Amino acid sequence: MALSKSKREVEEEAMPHLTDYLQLENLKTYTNPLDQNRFFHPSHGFYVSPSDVILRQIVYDLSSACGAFSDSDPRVHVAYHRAGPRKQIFFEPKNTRAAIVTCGGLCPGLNTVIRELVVGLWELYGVRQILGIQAGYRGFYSTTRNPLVLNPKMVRGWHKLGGTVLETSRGGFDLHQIVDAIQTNAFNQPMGTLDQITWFSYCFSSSFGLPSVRCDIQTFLQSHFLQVYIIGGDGTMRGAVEIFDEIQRRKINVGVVGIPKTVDNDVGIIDRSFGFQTAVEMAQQAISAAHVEAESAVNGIGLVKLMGRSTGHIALHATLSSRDVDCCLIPEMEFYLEGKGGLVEFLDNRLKENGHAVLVVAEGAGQNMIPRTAAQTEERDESGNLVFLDVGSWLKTELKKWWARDHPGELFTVKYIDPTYMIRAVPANATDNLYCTLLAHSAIHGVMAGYTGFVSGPINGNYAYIPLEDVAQATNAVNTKDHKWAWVRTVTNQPDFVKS
Ligand SMILES: Nc1ncnc2c1ncn2[C@@H]1O[C@H](COP(=O)(O)OP(=O)(O)O)[C@@H](O)[C@H]1O
Ligand SMILES: O=P(O)(O)OC[C@H]1O[C@](O)(COP(=O)(O)O)[C@@H](O)[C@@H]1O
Ligand SMILES: [Mg+2]
Repeated sequence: MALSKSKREVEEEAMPHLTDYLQLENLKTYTNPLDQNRFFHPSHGFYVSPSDVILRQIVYDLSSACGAFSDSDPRVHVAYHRAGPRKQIFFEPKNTRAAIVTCGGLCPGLNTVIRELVVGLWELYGVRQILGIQAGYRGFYSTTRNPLVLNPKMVRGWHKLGGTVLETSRGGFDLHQIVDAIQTNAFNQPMGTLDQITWFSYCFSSSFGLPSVRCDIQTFLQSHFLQVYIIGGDGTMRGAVEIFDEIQRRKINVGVVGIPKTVDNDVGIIDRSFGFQTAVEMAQQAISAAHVEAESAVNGIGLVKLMGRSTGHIALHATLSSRDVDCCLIPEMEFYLEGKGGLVEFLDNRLKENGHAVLVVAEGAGQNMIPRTAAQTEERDESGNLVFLDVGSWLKTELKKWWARDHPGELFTVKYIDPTYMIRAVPANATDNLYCTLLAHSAIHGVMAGYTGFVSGPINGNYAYIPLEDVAQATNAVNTKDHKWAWVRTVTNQPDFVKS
């Protein structure tokens, strides 16, 4: 569905669509049921058209011939399709089955996204077959984890819960077993049993005043439109690309959408991930406690380790919002301990000036400085992510060694706080809950419109559809050359750790 370049030299990223690989004569379109929805009364401008786009970049240097426009053509602004309801849809709601899965680590707001997918599919479009795939990618083909049949009643209070009711896992990505399950629409459960449960559940619900659907089990069993909602981080999105490629290769009528989840905020292109702000808020509580401990001791250091496997966004944002931090260490920036301009010299001066100091370190920082055994060098989790050593414990030991060596007999304490899972195992705050709702509804509108192999996410404050492949390839490291990092350094006055 790629559109040609317009006169204004705005070129939107080509968005994969079902019509790219399925014959048009096999694809029926339907009028969006929102047309008949008594809450909407669609008026002019309600439906989004394929020519509505969101610019990827909104900061330009008008005096520059090129600026930083598209890589291939410097005169072109890169744009993405704007998210929102389309007038025509490619799925007949009564014959549509949706599957929702959560993969990877936890993130505040997962349950809100699931809830809003269920409520949105059910209330906006009248989809009655909604399945929760359990325990991550492996749940598609697991013989022990049957899908949950979801409906609005079931998910009502889920936005108030941390974690994911569907459960999640790392590893277990078996492309062919997953796509086989999607293709047969069975998810390793005897179709008859599953369909009867779902059928009874929707007949039951419809008798309680929910939008009525025809309780005809034969129609129900003919269900062959499938939508797969994959909620996960960078690893999950790489898996989703493979699933989408295989679905295209098999030419099956399945819409695939990724909903980016990452407490580390390490997914590129989108403004930020849901749950990130909640995690930063929780991280600040740990920093406050470290500050109190450090201030109340003689030569006290409060040391906080925060999540951030390869990116230091949580540490950076918590530092900026807390203002109690003397030094913030992130994976994107090398640092060293001893010598001129090193961490030890800096902390020595801070203790002399203020009597205490607060140090925040992202878990991925300084990993190359921590001694490790050969086995530790190789250790990976089920998804293949490198397992990190505890930079906080290592720093604590090194700081104690330094003090005993340079200030023997003087009082000194390091209070190490590692909130680990506490920052991500909480329910989403209000801002994140709102974000999750808009994200889920954007995803539904896009899939219904026939887009597939895409991610829904905010770009410059507007919701857009981005090809899955672009998101899977993009990273979001902290740019230590930009203004935000410079701001951290002005707040903390910490060294740049560049050896002269
Ligand atoms: N390159 C990849 N190709 C296919 N699947 C992947 C890839 N990387 C990770 N996965 C799968 O995605 C899921 C989540 O990945 P993980 O890295 O643990 O979390 P996250 O998605 O949060 O980054 C796991 O089931 C994992 O097996
Ligand atoms: O949940 P686990 O397996 O203990 O992994 C912890 C990791 O998960 C994270 O919280 C999030 O990572 P993902 O987004 O890749 O799932 C990292 O910050 C942390 O390193
Ligand atoms: Mg990840």
